[in-house]
Amino acid sequence: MNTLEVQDLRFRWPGGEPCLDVPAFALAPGESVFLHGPSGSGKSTLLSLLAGVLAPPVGEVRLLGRSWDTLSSAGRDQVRADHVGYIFQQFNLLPYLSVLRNVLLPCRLSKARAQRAERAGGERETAQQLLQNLGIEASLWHRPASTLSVGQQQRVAAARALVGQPELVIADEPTSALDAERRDAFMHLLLAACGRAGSTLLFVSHDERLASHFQRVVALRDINRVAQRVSA
Ligand SMILES: Nc1ncnc2c1ncn2[C@@H]1O[C@H](COP(=O)(O)OP(=O)(O)OP(=O)(O)O)[C@@H](O)[C@H]1O
Repeated sequence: MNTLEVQDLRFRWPGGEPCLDVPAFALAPGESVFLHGPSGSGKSTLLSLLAGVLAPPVGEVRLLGRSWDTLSSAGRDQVRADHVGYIFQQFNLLPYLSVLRNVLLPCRLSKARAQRAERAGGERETAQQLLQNLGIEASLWHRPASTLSVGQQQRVAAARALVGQPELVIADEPTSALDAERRDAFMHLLLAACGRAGSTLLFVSHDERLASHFQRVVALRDINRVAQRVSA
């Protein structure tokens, strides 16, 4: 079974032109996929549809075989908390909460992730191990997240997305604030951490220099018929 499957998905924002028309797109378990496209081409919109945050008026998105549209709003929130780790463009850490508590948040929102972290050696231990693997040393773990550098916060956000081994990790331009050296180091750490957790990674960026890190590279225009009509 694929981790994620899209079928005949169409979407437009109210009052706008058609934004997405994606006949088919799938992510296999454990693969790392780089999705790129220019600014404004619909990448973040597609991610919101894949994560069940937006509902498509036409078509279907299935996560682990289950269609988002079979679930209530609360049901979608729970399935997302259980199975999806999300790294946002502006990493969305809770600024006054410590680094460690930020990483443990998904375990508070999802019993499934708490249990998986527990089975992997304990929630706290798992969070600390992830932080260590992502190069965040112990002296930073109890500091408020807002006192860390941008690059450090990005790595904390990655640890939070990975805790409790979600089947799918979605990253939306998480390296936009990093210089080239830190960006490559972050990519290596993120991919290694996903590999260890067995998580499928969908990484979205307009920066095609990142493509070489991934098993598969997809241009949004190649799966989106709206872009093909515009460029035809
Ligand atoms: N909340 C919204 N309401 C109305 N239109 C929106 C909304 N969000 C995005 N759009 C429109 O949808 C289109 C795609 O935007 P989207 O943010 O998905 O692109 P993107 O490829 O992620 O861009 P970027 O790389 O700049 O983040 C744009 O034309 C944008 O103006």
